[in-house]
Formats: sequence, C-alpha cells, structure tokens
Amino acid sequence: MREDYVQYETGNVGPADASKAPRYSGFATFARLPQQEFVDRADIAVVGAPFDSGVSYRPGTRFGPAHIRQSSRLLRPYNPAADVSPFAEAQVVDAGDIAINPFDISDAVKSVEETADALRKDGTRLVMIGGDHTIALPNLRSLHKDHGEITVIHFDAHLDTWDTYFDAPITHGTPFRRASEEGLIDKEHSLHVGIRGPLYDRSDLRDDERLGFAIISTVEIENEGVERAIERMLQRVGDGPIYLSIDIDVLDPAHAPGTGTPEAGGMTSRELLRMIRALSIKNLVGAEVVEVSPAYDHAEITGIAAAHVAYECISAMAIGLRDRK
Ligand SMILES: N=C(N)NCCCC(=O)O
Ligand SMILES: [Zn+2]
Ligand SMILES: [Zn+2]
Repeated sequence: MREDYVQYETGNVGPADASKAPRYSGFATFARLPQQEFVDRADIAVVGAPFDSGVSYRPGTRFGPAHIRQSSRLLRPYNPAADVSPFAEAQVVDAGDIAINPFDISDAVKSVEETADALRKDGTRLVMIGGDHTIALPNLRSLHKDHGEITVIHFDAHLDTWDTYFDAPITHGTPFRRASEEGLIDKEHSLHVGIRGPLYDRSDLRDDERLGFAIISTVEIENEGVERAIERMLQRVGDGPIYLSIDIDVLDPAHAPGTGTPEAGGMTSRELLRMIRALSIKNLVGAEVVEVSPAYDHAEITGIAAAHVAYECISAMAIGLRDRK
C-alpha cells in the first residue's frame, strides 16, 4: 500500500501524512519522505552509505543509515527555529542506500563517488547518511568535478587529517588529508569545529594547518560562547561552495553514545543545530552525517540526534536554494 503523501501547493511531494498513516507504520524512509522513484525530480536527496570498513576502533556504522531513518519518523515538516518548511520549499526525497563493497575500500569509495555523480547529475544536492567518515573522500572527489576547490566545514571531535593506519591510506581517520593532497579543498577557507581530546603528537596540529584547516575547538566554544564561534565560522568560510561534513562524535557521548570513537567534553546537540542553522546564508552544495553506530546507541539517542542534524542541514539548504532557483 502506498502512503498518502503530503501534496504541497509548490508542486512538491512531502512526507507520508502522519494524520492518515501512523508515523510508526510503513517502510522507514528519511522523515517518511517519498522514495526517489515516486517523484520526477529532486532538489535534495538523502542517500545512505552503509559502510564501516574504514574504522579504527568500534565498528557498526554499516547499520547507521537504517538506524537514522528509523529514528527520523517523528520529524515534522515545519522547522520553526529556521522558519522554513523544507519539504514544501524544496523537493526532498530518499534515494535509498548505495551498494558498497565491504571487503575492498578502493572499490567502496569508487562506488560512492560514482553514485554521488549520478545522483547529482541534474543539480540535486545530497545529504549522505553514513557510514564511517571514509565516505567524505569520494563525496569531495565527486563535488570537485562540478565546483572546483570546496570549502569544507567539518564538525568532529577528530581532525581526520592523519596519514595512514597500518599503511592504509583511505580510512575514517584520513579523508581530509587525502582530499587536501588531491587539491579538492579550499585551503584558505576550510575549518574544523568541535575538535577535542588527545592527539598522537603536537605535530598533528601543524600538519593539519598545512593541509588547509583552521580549528574552532570545544574549549574555545566554551570560553567564547556559541555566538562568537558562529561569527568566527562565517568569517573563515567565505562565500564559495561549502561541503558540510558532520561526524556525530562531535557531540558529547551524553548526546551521542552510539558512535565508534567517542571523546568526552563534546558539544551539545542544541549547540550543533544552532551552528548548522547559521549556515543557511551560505552556498551548501552537499552534506553528510557520519559515524552513527547503532549497536552502541540507547533509546535512539544518537539516531535522533543524527536525524535532527540531517533535518537542519536540509532546512539550511532549502533556505539557501530560495535565492538560487
Ligand atoms: N571518527 C573518526 N572519523 N575518526 C576517528 C579516528 C580516530 C583514531 O583512530 O585515531
Ligand atoms: Zn570523529
Ligand atoms: Zn570523523
């Protein structure tokens, strides 16, 4: 049985109507949005990347996309904090999951890049739900073909600009070093937010700066406040095309226990949502929410956080698209 989808005056097809079919019924698409096949075009597509062969510690993010979708059933179509009805203003769909090889990382990143190319062909913007952080590399490879050097705003406890693990160059701790070496990122404007915790060596920070990133750490957010952090973020990132890469472990483990490499002393979900909201004035050409590992989650805490974070990304993109249509 097909659900009753909300039909907006804009012509866009919205989520299955929770007043006609209970929101806990039916297949779990993101926010109960229509599958891509049900509509003829999409401004924004949510796509799953079930993959965890790049992790250095706890596994399980291959189950992240299904968990985030399940945890997204309660999202409603109007976002009052941002004053936008993202699904009315933009056609948003769920494009399903990418079939990713769990045994061969090179092949895995190739298929993520190819699928991103294909889905973005007609200008559709992607919000990819992971999956481990390895998928940032193929996403940036894909975007670079259309946009040139991309400004990366990277919310994470970790730098993810390390070199290799067991000599492996493509892992969840290394995507931004590879992207920088390949010339994919704008080194004048890229930024990490939420960095904290122990590093391997002080030189990690020197390498990171050389690779093109500035840092707003959680200690700075605490000292200066979120409003000042937002000002600094907006100053750093400029007006070029922006890729928003959000590792859910940027949140404190109290807000996101279900992740593979948790670090104490993180952001609250309220702070993170506010910082994403501030980016609606920028040109967000894509986003990803990664590192949700449901086996370590409780009561969907992490899944719900990730679902709201993805919803806030979609809201910011929908506002940004107003002026660009
Ligand atoms: N969660 C991400 N993306 N990276 C963590 C790498 C941490 C490490 O093994 O040193
Ligand atoms: Zn991380
Ligand atoms: Zn990461």
